[in-house]
Amino acid sequence: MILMLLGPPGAGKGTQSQLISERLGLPQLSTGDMLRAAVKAGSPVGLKAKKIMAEGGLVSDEIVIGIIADRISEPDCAKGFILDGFPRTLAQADALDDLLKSKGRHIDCVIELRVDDTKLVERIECRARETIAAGGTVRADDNAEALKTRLIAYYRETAPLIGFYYAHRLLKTVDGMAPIADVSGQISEVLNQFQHA
Ligand SMILES: Nc1ncnc2c1ncn2[C@@H]1O[C@H](COP(=O)(O)OP(=O)(O)O)[C@@H](O)[C@H]1O
Repeated sequence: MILMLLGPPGAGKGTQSQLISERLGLPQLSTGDMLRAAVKAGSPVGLKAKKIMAEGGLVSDEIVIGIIADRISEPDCAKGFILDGFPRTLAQADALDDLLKSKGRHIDCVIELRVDDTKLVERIECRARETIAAGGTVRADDNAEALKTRLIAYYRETAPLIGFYYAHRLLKTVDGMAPIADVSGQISEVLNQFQHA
């Protein structure tokens, strides 16, 4: 099964993808995590992505499409996978369709986490405070300025994907404002209906 989580920064895509990954035994493919690992490793991709990410902008389609194309060819993706943070632009969505088509595969379900815009900044600031309290390192892009850029990038580039996947009859919307366990329960319901359909 090929699943996708869609929603703005701070919507809980990472948290929910991880839970689905554990439940279904499918790998979670987070382009954000992969890019952060590339930055940390100082690879050529990481060097290109570092500044853009810290400022909250989008890394080029070419780079992320390349990363995903390589990743979904790995053996652990044979049974399916969960996309978290990809695609983020219509060009990425088209490239994904082409990639999957060339392998005779298709997206099964796109889950939109709908959240109240005014809560997003609050959530991300809270995440930063909790990380500091736990002695961790705050993400370079979890600051007010970068967050503004991330939200603008989301509404300009990524939000149109909601209409795109709705038109493809793949979209299921869940309430991302509920507590983590409730959101997870709603997603399970969607996936159950889906598996029994
Ligand atoms: N598909 C993508 N296309 C372009 N840039 C991406 C993509 N995925 C991740 N990035 C880069 O990584 C950053 C962090 O992504 P992510 O961890 O998914 O965070 P969040 O969902 O909280 O914004 C993005 O702001 C962007 O710079």
